[in-house]
Amino acid sequence: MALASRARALLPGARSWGAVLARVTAQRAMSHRVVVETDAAAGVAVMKFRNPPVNSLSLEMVTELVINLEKLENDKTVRGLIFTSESPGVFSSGLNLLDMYGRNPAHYAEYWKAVQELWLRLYQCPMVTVATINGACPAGGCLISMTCDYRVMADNPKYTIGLNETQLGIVAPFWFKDTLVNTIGYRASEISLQLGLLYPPAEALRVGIVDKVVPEDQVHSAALAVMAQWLAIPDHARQLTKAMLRKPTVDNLVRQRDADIQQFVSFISRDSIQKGLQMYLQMLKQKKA
Ligand SMILES: CCCCC/C=C/C(=O)SCCNC(=O)CCNC(=O)[C@H](O)C(C)(C)COP(=O)(O)OP(=O)(O)OC[C@H]1O[C@@H](n2cnc3c(N)ncnc32)[C@H](O)[C@@H]1OP(=O)(O)O
Repeated sequence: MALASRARALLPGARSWGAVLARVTAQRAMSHRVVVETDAAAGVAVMKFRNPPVNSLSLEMVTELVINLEKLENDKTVRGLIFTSESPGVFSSGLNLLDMYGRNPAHYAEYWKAVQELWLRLYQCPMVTVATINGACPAGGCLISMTCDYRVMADNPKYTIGLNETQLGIVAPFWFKDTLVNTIGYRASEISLQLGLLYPPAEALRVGIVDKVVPEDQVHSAALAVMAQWLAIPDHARQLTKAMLRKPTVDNLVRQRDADIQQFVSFISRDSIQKGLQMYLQMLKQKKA
């Protein structure tokens, strides 16, 4: 779908992703939640998450991620993209609970469409993508990292990764599940997803949800080394191979995008689910206190 059509689909009346962002942030001061640093000579960009306090994937953050991805895809000098958190400690706390709690159905639909868009773009990204996981990586954060071609995690037992949705009383949608199955296999996914497991680095490596665990101070150099290895493969061959491997999973969502939005809105609007999210948010506050 062309850029303008995609933007219109996300927010009716908007002519481009820029217009989407303008609308999303209209009531707020413009800020950059995503910082992109490009090394043109190496053909590698680093996308740093900067959405304090915990890099939650708010509607604004998701929109900025999509816009920046689109820009990089159009920049033919960039062949590889590394994702990381600007502040070690939290890679991303996942979807923004405040976009899924106490809002109206129109907001839930808008949010879910944006989250779908981000996943579709990441999962089909023609660039080599590497996640440098330098902090906690639950749920939506884990999903973003699993869309990457390779995951390097810092060896810090405080950091965990996984799809923990069931622990919040919510259900990861089928395309989260598909991404997990494609990453760690079916049986491991049955255990992981039902129990909502969050793995510390050594276990994450064992189950295969990350590909490499390195000392924290080496996480970026390790990601660059992996990137160099992947960039040694001719782009066209690697890109077609990636597309071939991922197409069935992508098509599965594309076929039922609207139904998936409706299902999300109806699920998240339930009183019992809203109550559960309220309790989870309270639990996070109490833990802090
Ligand atoms: C059909 C429905 C499908 C939906 C699929 C859902 C996918 C998701 O991604 S749901 C989100 C799941 N995320 C989590 O369960 C992570 C929750 N957060 C944490 O576990 C921790 O915050 C942490 C490990 C990521 C970081 O810990 P720490 O550094 O100690 O920070 P705090 O816990 O004190 O949090 C600071 C601040 O941020 C708020 N917050 C945390 N996570 C989120 C979030 N995902 N969305 C929105 N807000 C979040 C937390 O409540 C604190 O707020 P204040 O108390 O107001 O400062």
